[in-house]
Amino acid sequence: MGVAVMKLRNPPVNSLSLECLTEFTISLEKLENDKSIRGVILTSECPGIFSAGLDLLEMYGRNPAHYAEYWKNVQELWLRLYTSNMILVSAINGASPAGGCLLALCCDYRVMADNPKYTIGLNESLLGIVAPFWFKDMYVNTIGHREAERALQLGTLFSPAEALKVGVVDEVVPEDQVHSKARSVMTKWLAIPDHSRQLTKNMMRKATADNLIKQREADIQNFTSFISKDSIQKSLHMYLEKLKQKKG
Ligand SMILES: CCCCC/C=C\CCCC/C=C/C(=O)SCCNC(=O)CCNC(=O)[C@H](O)C(C)(C)COP(=O)(O)OP(=O)(O)OC[C@H]1O[C@@H](n2cnc3c(N)ncnc32)[C@H](O)[C@@H]1OP(=O)(O)O
Repeated sequence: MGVAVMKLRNPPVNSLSLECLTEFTISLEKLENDKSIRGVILTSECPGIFSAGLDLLEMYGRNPAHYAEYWKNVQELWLRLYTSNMILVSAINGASPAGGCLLALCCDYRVMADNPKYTIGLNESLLGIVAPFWFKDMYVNTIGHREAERALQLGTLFSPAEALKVGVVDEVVPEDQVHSKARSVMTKWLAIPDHSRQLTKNMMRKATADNLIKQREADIQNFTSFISKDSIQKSLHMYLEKLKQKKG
């Protein structure tokens, strides 16, 4: 039926390393150019994790040129996903913090597994970093200004039930039905003529995407100088240590 399934596979936690981001963007571009493909189901092959978000090791202890290169690729992936002409449905089969949530928010419809261990949200403030304006814009577009304001400040990671209530996801289903539900949602969306759906999607999303396009370079510079600060590097160090200690 012209539907591709993209499975994120970067063990152990599907963090979005530079290599992973680049491969993702290239795969998406190929699908976009394949006229037989009208929809993509985005999911994960890592058990219990949709995506741990941006790779913290790409943002810690590197040089400014690396940060700039990394951020350019984060922007690129976001622009491609958010403005895709294809129907994107996410089958969220695991934890989905920060950049993981961003991937899901880019989709036209989000189905999440009903497992309270899985959480989703933009939790950047908990790491001592700040979600950039275009993450924020997409959050506001999805859940409204008040909910986004609160969730961004608190770095809220929502359980599936909470995510459904606030509108971060569109549907919560038993874990073993995430994929079949995503497929049935896709079937419904495929019934809409592409040209009218695409023009409508473009009308809804263009201003948000253009907001980044017109200041991409400044956004890269902002990110690079922010992430290079000693205080921010210290916060990231502490967060990475906390992740390690959780194990021991
Ligand atoms: C004012 C101007 C502003 C301009 C812009 C400025 C700032 C930039 C903002 C940047 C936006 C950032 C977005 C992000 O996405 S940041 C990443 C946020 N992600 C997280 O907080 C998730 C952290 N990870 C977890 O919570 C858990 O790992 C888990 C995903 C729930 C999975 O848990 P579990 O199965 O128990 O696995 P472990 O915790 O044991 O992790 C396994 C190993 O993976 C490493 N890990 C985890 N997450 C990441 C990550 N995101 N990046 C890199 N590595 C990660 C973890 O440390 C473990 O490594 P180890 O085996 O070597 O110990």
